[in-house]
Amino acid sequence: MKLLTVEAVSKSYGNSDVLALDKVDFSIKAGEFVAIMGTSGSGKTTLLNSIATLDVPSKGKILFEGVDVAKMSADEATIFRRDNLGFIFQDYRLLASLTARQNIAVALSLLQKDSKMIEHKIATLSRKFELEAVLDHYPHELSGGQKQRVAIIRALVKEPKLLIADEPTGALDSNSTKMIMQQMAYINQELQTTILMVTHDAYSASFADRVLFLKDGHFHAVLEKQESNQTYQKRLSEMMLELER
Ligand SMILES: Nc1ncnc2c1ncn2[C@@H]1O[C@H](COP(=O)(O)OP(=O)(O)OP(=O)(O)O)[C@@H](O)[C@H]1O
Repeated sequence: MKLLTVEAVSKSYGNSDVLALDKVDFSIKAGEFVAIMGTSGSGKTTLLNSIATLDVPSKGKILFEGVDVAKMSADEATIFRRDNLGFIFQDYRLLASLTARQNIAVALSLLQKDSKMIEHKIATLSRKFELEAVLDHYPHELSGGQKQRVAIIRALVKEPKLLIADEPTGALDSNSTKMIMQQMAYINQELQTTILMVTHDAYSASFADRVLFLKDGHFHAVLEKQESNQTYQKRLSEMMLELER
């Protein structure tokens, strides 16, 4: 079943003739893990923000379970995001004055779920992601990888239909990147969460089933995973070099 269908989406900013997105078409099935790569300025953030209802395309449709989210009012979009989407960002976006546990709980309290259920979910996921020992620490007491794992749990506890990840490993060293990406694979394969991730990093992208390459606002190529992560990563790096030429 198609979870998301992007149909002929174009976007220009202000009076500019330059199209940040130029008739973009693609779809994502429930359960897929899709990555978007592309050079700087190719339109990745604009596309992700349009899908996330944080930006509005100039033309085209963005169908989420058949409903065009590009046509929603601001209030409808807020409810849509709350009920359907989880977000992870490069800079974690944890609230500095709250502990890791409180940061996670905030996401669920907005959904008015009962506190026993919140505690149970936090306990299960933090065990899985090796965060139990630091749940009562504040963000400044955590490593980058730990902060990102807290952000992932915060996004997951509300069981989003689509997890949107904007450069989730962009600020991490290679060990933390490996751990985060293995957890993203677990979230996709075991928890069956659909993931859409923007990344510059071929290693991170090699965990996706399919990588879409944006250039000047349109799709230049699509590479599907058919082999080991390592061989796939090599093909993805070569495609990025081609785009940069
Ligand atoms: N708010 C804005 N106002 C005007 N132009 C914008 C705005 N946001 C993006 N653009 C332009 O739209 C194009 C696509 O930008 P976008 O940020 O989507 O690219 P990107 O692929 O995410 O780049 P990066 O990898 O550097 O984050 C660029 O030409 C950019 O200058």
